[in-house]
Amino acid sequence: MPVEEFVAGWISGALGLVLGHPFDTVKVRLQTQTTYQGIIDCMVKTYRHESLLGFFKGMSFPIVSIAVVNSILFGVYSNALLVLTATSHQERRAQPPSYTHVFIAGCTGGFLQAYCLAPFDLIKVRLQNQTEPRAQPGSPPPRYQGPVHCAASIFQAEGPRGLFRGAWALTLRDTPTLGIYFVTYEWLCRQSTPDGQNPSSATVLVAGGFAGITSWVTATPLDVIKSRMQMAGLEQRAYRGLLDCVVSSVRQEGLGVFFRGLTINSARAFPVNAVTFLSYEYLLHSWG
Ligand SMILES: CN(C)C(=N)NCCC[C@H](N)C(=O)O
Repeated sequence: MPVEEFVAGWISGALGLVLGHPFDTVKVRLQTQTTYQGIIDCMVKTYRHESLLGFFKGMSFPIVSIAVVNSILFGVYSNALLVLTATSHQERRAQPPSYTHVFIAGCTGGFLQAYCLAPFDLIKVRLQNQTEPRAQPGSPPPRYQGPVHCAASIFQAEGPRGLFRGAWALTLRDTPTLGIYFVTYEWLCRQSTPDGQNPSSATVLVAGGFAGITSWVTATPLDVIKSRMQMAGLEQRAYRGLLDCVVSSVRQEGLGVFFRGLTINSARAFPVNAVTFLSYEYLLHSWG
């Protein structure tokens, strides 16, 4: 099993993550808290209350965890294509796989990464939702003092299953949308690249950016549900399951609830995925 795709996926995931984390914090807060009137309001309040550091809350942890999950996504995707088409990454420009194979390989990567991502994503969302300013003398400490403390507290309060809160919604979000992600990327690359040649850096940037936007636009409804289920253990709201979360969110806030965070998700998706794909392709190309 070729491993370079896993390593390239990890490095490129970490680069994209640093670039996208401030957008991600605003998105998570908009999806789970009702105190903000929109993106700008959320940004201004976060800055005033918590300074620039507020946007980077919980980032160190995703770099070593979620970026590793990105390596699972890209590694499984490439190895699934190897199984389906018997072509390596280097051979795929000369013998491009069918879009059906790309979709199946993307869904497989999405399904497996979702399961590994679930506990890490839960901890990220819980830390991002802590709106207290950084520790000041005399002020009460935040509920979670860091990722390890957060994981231990969830484990103590809710048991091991607590760490997988929202995992179903995450799997349903990621399985089809990662199929869409890789199909969009491949399709856009092939549209602007002569047969058999490697896409230019500009093409990779644009195709990666739009792949990110397309997949996140389709993922946003389940992303909202996932984030709410992940916060449900903490808040008064308790859902009996995914469907209950969907129904009660729509009853209370209307269908618009599914589009919460859509703009910020899309704005974040372009630069993050442009950089992710560019660095991924570059690394694999330079390793031969
Ligand atoms: C729609 N979904 C779930 C995705 N496109 N996932 C792939 C993640 C790529 C990048 N790290 C990001 O966070 O956008």
